[in-house]
Amino acid sequence: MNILEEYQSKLTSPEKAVSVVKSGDWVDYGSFTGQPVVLDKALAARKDELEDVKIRAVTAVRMPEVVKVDPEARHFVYNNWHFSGLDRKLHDQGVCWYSPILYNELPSYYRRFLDVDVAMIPVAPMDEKGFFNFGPQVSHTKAMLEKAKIIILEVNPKIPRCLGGLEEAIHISAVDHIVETEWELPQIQPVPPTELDNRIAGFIMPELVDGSCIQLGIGGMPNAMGKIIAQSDLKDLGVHTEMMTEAFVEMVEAGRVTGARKQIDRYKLTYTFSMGTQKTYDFLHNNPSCAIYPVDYVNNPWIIAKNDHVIAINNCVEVDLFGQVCSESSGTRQISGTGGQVDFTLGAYHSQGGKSFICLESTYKAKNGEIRSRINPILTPGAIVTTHRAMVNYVVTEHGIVNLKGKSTWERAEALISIAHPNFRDDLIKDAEKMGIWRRTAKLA
Ligand SMILES: CC(=O)SCCNC(=O)CCNC(=O)[C@H](O)C(C)(C)COP(=O)(O)OP(=O)(O)OC[C@H]1O[C@@H](n2cnc3c(N)ncnc32)[C@H](O)[C@@H]1OP(=O)(O)O
Ligand SMILES: CCCC(=O)O
Repeated sequence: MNILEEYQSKLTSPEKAVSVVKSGDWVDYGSFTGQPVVLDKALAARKDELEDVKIRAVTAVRMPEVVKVDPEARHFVYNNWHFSGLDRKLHDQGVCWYSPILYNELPSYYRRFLDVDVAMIPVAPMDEKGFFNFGPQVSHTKAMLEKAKIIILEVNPKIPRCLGGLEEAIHISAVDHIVETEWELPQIQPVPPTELDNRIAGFIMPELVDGSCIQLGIGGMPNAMGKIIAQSDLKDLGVHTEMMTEAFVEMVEAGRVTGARKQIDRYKLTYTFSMGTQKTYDFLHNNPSCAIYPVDYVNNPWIIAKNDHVIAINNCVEVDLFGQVCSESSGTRQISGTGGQVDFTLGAYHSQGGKSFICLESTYKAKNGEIRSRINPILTPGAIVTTHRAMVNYVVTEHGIVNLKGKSTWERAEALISIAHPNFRDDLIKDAEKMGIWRRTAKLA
């Protein structure tokens, strides 16, 4: 059988394809923009025949039908490796469960510990050699498919073909069922930078040099930073980032990025997934200047550190006076996930000339309208420590930038209080005194 005959023999309807799912199965969905659509709908339609089907997903970009049809999670149990705003709301409603990760390790969880009964992923159309490209969702996809007993592809011509260094495609011979569909990729609009974002970025910009290799994390602030870099006069920047966004496309268009000074993947923009607008997806499609790799390559701290002058810019929710960083929860309420923050914080620090930045606005307006400090004596009870205090390098607010590496507890408290909002500094000093991490002679800058 040639590959076209093999394709035809595996082509089926969504309803027939999902008939392979049994009660009790573990079913993996694709990640980010690679969330299945017609297969999800067909599986949801089987609700009444199925019990205890456990789904794994990452960062849902549209409401999963399996959750919509089963608001009490009696038939489908929806687990997620990293929450989007939508997943956060589903978690609040008790129909979505977070699974903790160090993102660089996720492929190893599949290879070492996890069972996958059925995998369902959207892919680009088959090429002339019989390969289906995963599009902008390489992440842990290949490891997950290696463990899948049954693989169903949702082929969509709108999915960009993302050229890769490794594990970016699957051959028809490894696939069980194929369904054809056509839907637009979700458009994730960048959040416009706020005045505070610009002030925070203003503290980071002097730390960048020509040839810096950039990672931008998820959230409004890193995106603002990307825009400011695009408008700078920096030269020969490199890109080695977990998530490819429109900010990087703007940097390329502005002539800031060549990758010429990278030590690995020279001249390439390296990434593991993308969420952006059509402009980003058009940029990625068949673009040999970009290389998508699995996350155990992109986020491996020792790979990250191979490039010099790595700059990692990430966001957080709150920091305590010891320097512990929470980036994923508000107390016990899961907001997002650990994702790649630890990976890039470690990797950047170990890069020659590298630096990592944890950014936060100094205050936060709570839902009841109260203005609260994000720099607190201790983390909100139940908050998850995302980045360990000893890993943290620079912390930046709109009031300044401090380096915590090598600092004692009293120096950390002093440094962090110096960048807290002025309205909260006196109380923070009193708390630091009670906690035994303040020196009588300490002075704020
Ligand atoms: C993709 C990469 O390369 S990322 C690599 C690094 N990965 C990470 O850093 C993962 C962890 N970080 C994150 O997930 C994000 O950066 C975040 C959550 C810290 C910030 O993301 P943003 O999109 O800027 O957050 P945003 O301001 O929209 O807030 C998200 C939610 O947290 C809530 N929140 C934010 N700050 C606080 C706070 N201090 N206290 C309580 N709740 C808070 C918001 O109210 C919002 O909840 P809602 O949707 O119910 O209103
Ligand atoms: C899945 C990881 C996303 C992030 O690192 O924020």
